[in-house]
This record gives sequence, structure tokens and C-alpha cells, in this order.
Amino acid sequence: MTGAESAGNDSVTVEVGPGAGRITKELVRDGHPIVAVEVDPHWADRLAELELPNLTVVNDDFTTWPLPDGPLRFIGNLPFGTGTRMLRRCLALGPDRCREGVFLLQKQYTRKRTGAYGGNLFNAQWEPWYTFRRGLGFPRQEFAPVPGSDTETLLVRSRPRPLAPWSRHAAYQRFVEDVFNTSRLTIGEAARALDRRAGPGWLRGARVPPGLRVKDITAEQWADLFHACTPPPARRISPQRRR
Ligand SMILES: C[S@@+](CC[C@H](N)C(=O)[O-])C[C@H]1O[C@@H](n2cnc3c(N)ncnc32)[C@H](O)[C@@H]1O
Repeated sequence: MTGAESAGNDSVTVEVGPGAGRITKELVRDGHPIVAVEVDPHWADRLAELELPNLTVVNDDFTTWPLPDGPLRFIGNLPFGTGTRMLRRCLALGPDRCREGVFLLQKQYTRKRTGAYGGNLFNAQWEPWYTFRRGLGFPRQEFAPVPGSDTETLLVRSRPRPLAPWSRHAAYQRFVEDVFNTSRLTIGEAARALDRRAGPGWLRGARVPPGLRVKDITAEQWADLFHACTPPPARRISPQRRR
């Protein structure tokens, strides 16, 4: 199954930073429309001159370029310095638009995104809507110039059944950030630190032991905590139903 099929054929593929087109030349074989966004005018011109089929080359900065409408999938060998910013830009579209991403990144980075060093704020903020997995690895010698670290693919997928509604993602991300910002080791200690805002009882409604370390909280447990702590806004009752 090709990536296009798995993400749905209605999606457009956006390649981030195509450079000389090493990945692009493989992608166009698929016959699926590709938009390649390259900030460096030299590389953007060189790629456009190749006149590859199904390819639109855009000379712009991916972090600010207005993304096309509709569902998208992303691919890119991301520049090391701005990888997180680029990833966040994709994820912030929401799971209905950002369907899938395949990103080449430093191995340590993909390990961090996939839980090798314990939970972290970034993952806790995005995992209700996305999964992160490690894909193929590439030794640094396969690249020119040779980077300072081995490279690995980070596979991002939108969850078919999100753990929280996307409409509440801003509140969710603030909640998770508030817990991390307490700098407490366990969720029970963090809850006590947040008592003034969240109320001392909110942990009782969650199926999470107070002794659980914040860095060990799973995506499902974060969602449980969020739902226990912040009930959804009261539904408006229509005059008809009130009668
Ligand atoms: C690590 S290289 C990858 C090049 C090529 N895709 C490859 O795999 O050989 C990163 C590419 O991203 C481009 N780039 C860096 N920042 C960018 C940005 N903000 N928007 C778009 N492209 C960017 C660089 O010019 C460079 O071509």
C-alpha cells in the first residue's frame, strides 16, 4: 500500500525542503500530486527546471507559507534546527487536515518523540490526535555533507479515534502545560500545586494513581485527567427540549 492510499487519495502531498529533489524524484513516480516547498531560491529553481510530472515547486518558507486547503500528508528530510517548528505547523492543522507525515530527523529526536526518554510536554500535547512511530534508520554516511548524527524517519499518523475533541485542543494543551510547569514529580503533587485553579477534587474523577510520575503518564491517562479536570462546557438546551 502506498502512502497516498493509506492517507486517502483525496489528500495532497507536501514535501518540505526538497533541496536538489532526491526524495521528490521518487515521490512523483506515485502519480499523486506533490507540492514541494523550498526556501532556497537556488534549489527551488533547479527543481522546477527538471519539470517533473505531478510536481508544483513553491519557493517559500514552509513555516509561514499558506498551506493548501483540504487533507494533506507531509514528507521531508527536515533541517535540524527548525524540525520541531515544522512538525508543529503540520500538527496544528488538526487530524482532519494533517493525515500523515513521514519526516527524516536526527535519531535522538525521533527517539524522543517516540517515548525513549519518557513523557514530555510536546508529546503529551499532541498525542490525543496523533501517533508517533519510528521508521527506517539511515547511517549518517549516506548523506552529503555528513551530518553529526544518524538519521531516522518519524512516522506521524492522525488517530482515527482521537482521545479528545480537536475543538478543545487549545484548552487541552494549556492543561498539560500547566501540569508540566508545576515541575512536580508525580501527578498527585502537581494536582496539589494546581489546587487553587483546578480544585482539589479533580484527580479523584480520573483513573490515575496520584503517585504516577508525570513523565510516565500515557496519552490515554492524560486524556482521562483532562476530561476529569475540565468537564465540557454545558450544552445549550433548546426551548423545545426544555419543555
Ligand atoms: C536536510 S535538507 C534536505 C534536502 C533534500 N530533501 C534531501 O533529502 O537531500 C533540508 C532542506 O530544507 C530546506 N529548508 C530549510 N528551511 C526551510 C524552510 N523554512 N522552508 C522550506 N524549506 C526549507 C533547505 O534549503 C534544504 O533544501
